[in-house]
Amino acid sequence: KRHKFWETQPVGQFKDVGDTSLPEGPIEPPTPLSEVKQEPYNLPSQYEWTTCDMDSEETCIEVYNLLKNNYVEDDENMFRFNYSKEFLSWALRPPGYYKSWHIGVRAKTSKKLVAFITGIPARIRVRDEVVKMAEINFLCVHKKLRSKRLAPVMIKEVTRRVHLENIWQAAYTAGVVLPTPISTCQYWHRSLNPKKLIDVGFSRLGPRMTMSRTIKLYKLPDQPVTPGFRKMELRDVPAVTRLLRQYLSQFVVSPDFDENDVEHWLLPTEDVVDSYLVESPKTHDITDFCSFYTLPSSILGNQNYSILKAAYSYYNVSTKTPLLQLMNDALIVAKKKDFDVFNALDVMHNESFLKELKFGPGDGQLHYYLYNYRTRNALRASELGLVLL
Ligand SMILES: COc1cccc(CC(=N)NC(=O)c2cccnc2OC2CCNCC2)c1
Repeated sequence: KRHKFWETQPVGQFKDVGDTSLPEGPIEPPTPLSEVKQEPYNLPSQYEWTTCDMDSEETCIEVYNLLKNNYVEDDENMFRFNYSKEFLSWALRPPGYYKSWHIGVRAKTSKKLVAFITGIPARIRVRDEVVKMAEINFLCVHKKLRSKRLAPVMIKEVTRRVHLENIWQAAYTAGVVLPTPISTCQYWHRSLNPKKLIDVGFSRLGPRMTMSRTIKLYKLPDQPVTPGFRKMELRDVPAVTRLLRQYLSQFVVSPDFDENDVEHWLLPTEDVVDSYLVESPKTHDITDFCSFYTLPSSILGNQNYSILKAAYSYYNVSTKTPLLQLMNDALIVAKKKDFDVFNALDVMHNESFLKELKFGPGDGQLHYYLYNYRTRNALRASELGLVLL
C-alpha cells in the first residue's frame, strides 16, 4: 500500500523489514538546533496554528469537545472515545511537559478548534538504551476536514517542536498499520455489566446462553480476596517505584519511571486513574501492584445508554500474589466502581490471565511505533512493557 507521507519519514520502511544488516537504534542523527526549521509549517490559508493551554479550563473544554465529537471510533462506528477533561489535563501535564507540544489548529474566521495533536516527554528504555522521547497522542482532525491532508502537516509540526527541545525519537500507537510496527497487540475485554454491554451491542449473547446465565457467568465477589490489598497512597511512591522499575526491566521496551513519574502517573486520581497494592500484613513490604485508567466511550445511537464506562489495564506487578488473583481483585474493585467493561492488551504478562479471567478477544489490534528508532526485529506483544493512554 502507498504511504506517501510515511515513506518520507525516518521510520522503519516495509522494504527494510528483515534486513538484519541495519543496526538497532536511531535511523537519522540529531540535527544541529540552528538547522531545525524555526517557523511553523504552512497550513491551508483559512487555518492557523494555536497552542492549547491545558491549564485553561476554557481550552480544556474546547479540546474535550473536539475529541468527544471527532476522535477514534471502533471499527463498526458504534462507540467513540470520550476522554474526560480531567483525564486530558492529567495525560498532557506530566513532569517536564512542554505547553508548545499541545498543538491545535483553528479556523481563522470562526476561531473554532478543528484539529489537535500532542506530545509529552518520556524516558523510554529500548533494551539497554534509555532514550528521551516524545509520546505522541490525540491526533484528531474534525470529521468535516478529513482528506485535506492535514494529518501529515500536524505530524511534521509536532516533530519540529519536539526537535526544538533536542528530542529526536517518539513513540505512538495506532489501530491502523503504518510503516512499520515494532509490535502488534490484540485487545481483550472482560464484561463487568454484561446486560448493558449486550443491550448497547458491545457484546452478543453467547450461543445457547440466556441473559441470566450470562450475568451469572461474569459475577464477581463483593470484595478483593488478597489480604493487604489496598489503594495506593502518596507514602507508597518510593516502594511502588522500586517495585515497578524492577518488574519493567524484564521487557524490551518500557518507560524508565522515576518517583516523580510514578507520583504523576500512578497515584489514584478520581475518575482518571486507580491504583492498588498488596502490603504484606506480616512484613509490611509492598509485594504487588495493579492499576487501570478510566476512558469512557460515547455510545453512538442507543436509546437507553449514552456512555460506556470502561477501565483500561495500565501497569501491574506481581511478585508474591499470583497475577491471576491480583487481576481478579482489580476486576472486583472495577466492578464495585460501576465500570461496565475492563479492557486489556496482551502486552507484558497479560496473556497469562486473559482467558482464565473470562476476557474475550476484541475485534481489533493496536500497533506500536517508534519514530527515528529501528528495532532489530518486531517484538512479541509480551516483550512490550509500555502502555499508552
Ligand atoms: C469501546 O469504545 C471504543 C471506542 C473507540 C475505539 C475502540 C476500539 C479501540 N481502538 N480500542 C483500543 O485502541 C484499545 C483497546 C484496549 C486497550 N487500549 C486501547 O487503546 C488505548 C491505547 C491507545 N489509545 C487509545 C486507548 C473502542
